[in-house]
Amino acid sequence: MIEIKNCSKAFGKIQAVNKVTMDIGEREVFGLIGSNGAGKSTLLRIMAGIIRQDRGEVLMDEEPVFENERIKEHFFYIPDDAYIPANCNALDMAEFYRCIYPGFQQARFETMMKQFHLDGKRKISTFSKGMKKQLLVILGISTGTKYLFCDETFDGLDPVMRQAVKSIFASEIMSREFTPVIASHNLRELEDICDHIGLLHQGGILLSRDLEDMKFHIHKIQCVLTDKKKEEELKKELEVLKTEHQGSLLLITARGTRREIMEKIQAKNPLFCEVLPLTLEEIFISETEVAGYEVKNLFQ
Ligand SMILES: Nc1ncnc2c1ncn2[C@@H]1O[C@H](COP(=O)(O)OP(=O)(O)OP(=O)(O)O)[C@@H](O)[C@H]1O
Repeated sequence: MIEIKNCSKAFGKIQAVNKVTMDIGEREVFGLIGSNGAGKSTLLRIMAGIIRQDRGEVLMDEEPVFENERIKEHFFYIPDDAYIPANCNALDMAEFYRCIYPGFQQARFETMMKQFHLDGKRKISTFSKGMKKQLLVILGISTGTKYLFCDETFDGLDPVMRQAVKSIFASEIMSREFTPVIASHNLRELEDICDHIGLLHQGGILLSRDLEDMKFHIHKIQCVLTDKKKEEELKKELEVLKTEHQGSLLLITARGTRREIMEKIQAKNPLFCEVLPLTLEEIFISETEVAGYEVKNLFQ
């Protein structure tokens, strides 16, 4: 488990990370989301022990990360601008990481290279951006580390590749202790991969929630009520986030489980009532509106 406790980091006058407290659980795909400059890369670099926080603590399996050689064997970090030496091919890279990570799985590496149709002998400098990202993920998984930190690694990967990475993550999580942490400025890139989302805004954490849990606790219902008084009663009885009218249809977005909400609406004897699917964008808008945070840019 990774515990981030009241962690802050400033660069001169810029407060890149501001009192972040957040836990990253075991065996879940954790998405770190935030708009440009929100502090994602800085937080990942602190978690990878590349820079030290000014205040607070970052513990990986109860040990501090910075200048802790032993703990470095437990994670693999893929920076946004990963350096790959010129003339190097994928097999050279695998050999390099084999020396650093004692648990490097060569057979797994070769299988994934085939699965992704990547040529191990070809110079990496001739790879496309997406191919380089795939290779870095393959190398990261092959190291067999418990944690994998990916900075913008999935942005721009095509859907087929994303699906392939997603299923590799799922099988790793099933078969061993494995927790990928993925930073992105685009929630759409993460929504089908992540189990948990931490939303960073201006260096601070706005929310950290399980995606399934979020979907379970917000619902949108459309119904037709027989009179306006019942609508007013419902607004008091439910934790309503939003109401809209479309002719005689009333659309209610409310916090609560489907059952809790439906029971209260059914008690008003509606002429018609059904639950509508909520998009992740609608859920995030509802969850973050209190903080006045504009989530639309995370969905572009
Ligand atoms: N080495 C540095 N020196 C000065 N300022 C920095 C440095 N690194 C980051 N910052 C600043 O800290 C803030 C957070 O940057 P960071 O790279 O962590 O954001 P980010 O969420 O990863 O953004 P992006 O999505 O654009 O990559 C920004 O205002 C950035 O300009």
